[in-house]
Amino acid sequence: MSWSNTAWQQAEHIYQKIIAMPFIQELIAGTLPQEKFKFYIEQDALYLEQFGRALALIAGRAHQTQHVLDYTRFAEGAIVVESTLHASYFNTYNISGLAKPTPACHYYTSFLLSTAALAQVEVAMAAVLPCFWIYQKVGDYIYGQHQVTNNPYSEWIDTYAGEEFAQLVAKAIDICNDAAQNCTQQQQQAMADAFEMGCQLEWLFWDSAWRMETWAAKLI
Ligand SMILES: Cc1ncc(CO)c(N)n1
Ligand SMILES: Cc1ncsc1CCO
Repeated sequence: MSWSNTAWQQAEHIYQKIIAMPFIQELIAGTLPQEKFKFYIEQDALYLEQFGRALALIAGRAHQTQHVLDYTRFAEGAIVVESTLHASYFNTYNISGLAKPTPACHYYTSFLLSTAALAQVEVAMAAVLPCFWIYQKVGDYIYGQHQVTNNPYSEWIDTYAGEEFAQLVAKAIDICNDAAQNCTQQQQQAMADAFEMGCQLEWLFWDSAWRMETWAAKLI
């Protein structure tokens, strides 16, 4: 069985929990309170910038020149999506863009950046894979279920459900499978564990948006 099949099996229970979350179910129904969606978009812009940096770090550390190119393009894509959020949703929803990262956003991006910088590069590739794969799965699930008429979130829902995004995801999965072939069993397990951690942090990110998470102690 391929590395990606094994890794998905290990993390599948987290995907199942994500699609049952109230944030996802209310996006589908179109009943998600606007303030929660705004909160999510503002945090996602902060997330995407750091995700782009993590991808650029992996590009710089990749062994094959083709992978340098692939992760450079992924990094560019993440930054382009980030600026698109500013150009569209920030205007539509009057988002200030002054928010600081929540604990969950900080935790997730710190995990991505430190893994991209310090872990074996194959493990770093596995750590960023949930950002692709979970979003595609969740995007397809939402797209398949959603209330099309009068859903205020249909434009967002279309973003991750298309063929274009699916091709990027397939490429990121293939690269991880190629990379895993040069790894020992133990290293492949470290890749799967990094993948599972990324999936858990995807769960935490949705949960934090639903709760409109703040820092427990305001020090000033
Ligand atoms: C939190 C999060 N994970 C993944 C994606 C897709 O890259 C995103 N936009 N936001
Ligand atoms: C996974 C992902 N999500 C938004 S952009 C991106 C990388 C593709 O450029």
